[in-house]
Amino acid sequence: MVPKLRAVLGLQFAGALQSAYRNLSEDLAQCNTSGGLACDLGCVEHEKVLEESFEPWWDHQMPWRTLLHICELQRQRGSAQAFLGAIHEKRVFFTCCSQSSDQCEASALLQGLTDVEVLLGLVAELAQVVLQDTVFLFNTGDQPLTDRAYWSPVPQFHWVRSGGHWTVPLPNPFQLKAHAKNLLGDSEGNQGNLVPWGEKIPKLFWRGALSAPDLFALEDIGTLPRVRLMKLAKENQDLFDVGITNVDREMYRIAGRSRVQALVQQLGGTVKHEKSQQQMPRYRYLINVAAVLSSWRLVEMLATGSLLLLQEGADHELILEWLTPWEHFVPVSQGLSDLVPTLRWLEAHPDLAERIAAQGFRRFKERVRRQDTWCYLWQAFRAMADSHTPPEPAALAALTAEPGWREVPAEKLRKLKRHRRRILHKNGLRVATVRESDWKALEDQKEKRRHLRSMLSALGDVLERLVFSSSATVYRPCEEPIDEQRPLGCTNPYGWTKFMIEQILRDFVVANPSFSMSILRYFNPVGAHPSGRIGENPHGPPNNLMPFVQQVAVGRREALSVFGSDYSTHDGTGVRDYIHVDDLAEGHICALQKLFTMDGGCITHNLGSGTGYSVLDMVKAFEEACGKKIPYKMVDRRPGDLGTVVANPGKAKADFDWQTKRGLQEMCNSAWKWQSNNPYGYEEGGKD
Ligand SMILES: O=c1ccn([C@@H]2O[C@H](COP(=O)(O)OP(=O)(O)O[C@H]3O[C@H](CO)[C@H](O)[C@H](O)[C@H]3O)[C@@H](O)[C@H]2O)c(=O)[nH]1
Repeated sequence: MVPKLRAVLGLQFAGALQSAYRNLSEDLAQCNTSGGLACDLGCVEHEKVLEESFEPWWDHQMPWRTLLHICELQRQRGSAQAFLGAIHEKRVFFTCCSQSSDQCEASALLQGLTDVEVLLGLVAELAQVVLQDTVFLFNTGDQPLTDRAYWSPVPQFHWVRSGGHWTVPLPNPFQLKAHAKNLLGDSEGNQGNLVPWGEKIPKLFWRGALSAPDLFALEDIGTLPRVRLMKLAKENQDLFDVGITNVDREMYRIAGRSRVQALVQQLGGTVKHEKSQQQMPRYRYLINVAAVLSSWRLVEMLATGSLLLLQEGADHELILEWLTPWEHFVPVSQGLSDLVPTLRWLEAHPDLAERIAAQGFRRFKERVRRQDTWCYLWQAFRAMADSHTPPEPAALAALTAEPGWREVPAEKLRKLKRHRRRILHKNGLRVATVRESDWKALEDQKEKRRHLRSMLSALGDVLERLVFSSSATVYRPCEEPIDEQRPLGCTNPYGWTKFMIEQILRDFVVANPSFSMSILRYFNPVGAHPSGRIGENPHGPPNNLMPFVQQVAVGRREALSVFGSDYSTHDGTGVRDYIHVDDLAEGHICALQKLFTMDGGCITHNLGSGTGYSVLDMVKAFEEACGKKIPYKMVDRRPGDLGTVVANPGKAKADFDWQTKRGLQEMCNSAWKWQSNNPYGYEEGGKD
């Protein structure tokens, strides 16, 4: 079989994939200059897992028909759960690689949509915008479809990455479901399932099925990790709460039903255990234990805020690529020999255990987001398309018209979209009270860009100079003092709006070379006009620190919530570069004067002081200004916040001799003067 297949493959040197990766890194690096899809999608990282998965193909390209061949071989074999898919002219088609289409139906996941339909739906949505024509193979079963000895080299998509198989891991069904329901880490709906660490049961929880591998010998039953786990649990009941949910048919076949039942009983379990997945958040420790079939509950486990213990060397899911051992989870050996000592050690070091759990949960909130699913799928498909010789459009049209091929039904797609919209809308409203809703901001983004374009085309002939108020939030997260050369890349839609407007303005200057443009990136403006008559008047509860502190001082709000007290800063709270609004105003005058000396071009400057103050420094300084105590409480970090954000303002000093003149106390005094004169801002009648 292998030589035959190799002949079919007809490998040829190309190296195109490697260049695709180079391009991706460049895309991300150039978010500041040329934008591009990686930036638009909000990708934050180059996906190493894809690089590794496709690495063997860097020097080769496969004829795309190879995948057809594999699908056909699977069909002959009869047991596969695999689909062949094709993207053609932005439409997504698929066919089942098994004798009966029943075997392709994965379990219903979301209001009658199967996990495969959810996945194909996402691919179809992405195809509308970006994916090029290609073919791909999905393995949607539990088991890896092929092994490398048998099938020769062909990368395929699978829910888990399996040792010894050339698989490209996909976001697993639970991640897809969470994506479709808007319950990933960036959702406000996901708050660690709200069982505080101190109230979690100090035991390890696990539930799952028993299964046995092919050619399994009965006397080896004690070596199966899940059997071993049950044994450990029986011997250490103070540490474990575990249960078997099911026994795989193969295991019954090998060992006989009564012997398996006796074994389970001996292990202290019953075959149909009552433990449910919903119990997970109540326990302090969770474990993923490999079996014959893949385990893929990691997304759900991570969303609980409990501490994960993960078996080394087992098959693993995509999100494991985004986690670091001892930082986000605790590794245990494949044979579980160190599990009990590890648990006892963690119980003896509760602060460390809690910290790792919190870091894992934070990683989930910050890295397992909707855009991460999009970015990953896009990158995976791009790499896949680049690893094949491109299909001819006519050949793809003919292929997808063959019997057995179907298009992703529009009706299902609509259902998926409707579902997502409904959830998003609901969350959008709720999130809006905490921080500006992503989705509202995305709408705003389009509007702002549209207005800017029409403004520029209307004023382009009469204007010669423009100063644009941008923001430090356009920089890619960075804790060093930030100069203007630092890479750009935003973490929120507000930032992207500024980023895109900057880009439009830069392009405008290229098209109009005599135009002079200044882009000013503000750090954290605070304070008010010294008259006390002009100040910041946020609508609704303030999102920013100082307006909130000011409203606490005048009694409009009870207490400040300090977001995070465990940053590596001098007192653990976030450090920012606060700048007095009058210094900011002077920065504009200096920039404008500079523009008058120019004959066109675009200049970009930071407006910051170069000095960082923590949240508690700000509170203390404001207490001095207002002569009152500002009540505050420490709460969790705000997702997306960094520990330290401070400017390097050297360029503005060098280019137009600007630097801040006003210090912290002046910022707080002026802010207090404004707020105490106008406790309810510009509103009449003293109401919020
Ligand atoms: O109620 C609050 C509000 C904020 N903070 C903390 O105070 C610091 C400052 O937060 P802000 O929301 O005031 O400001 P950011 O640094 O998050 O963002 C601000 O500065 C950015 C540039 O750095 C952008 O310009 C952005 O629009 C602007 O809001 C952070 O450590 C934040 O965690 C609190 O502890 N409690």
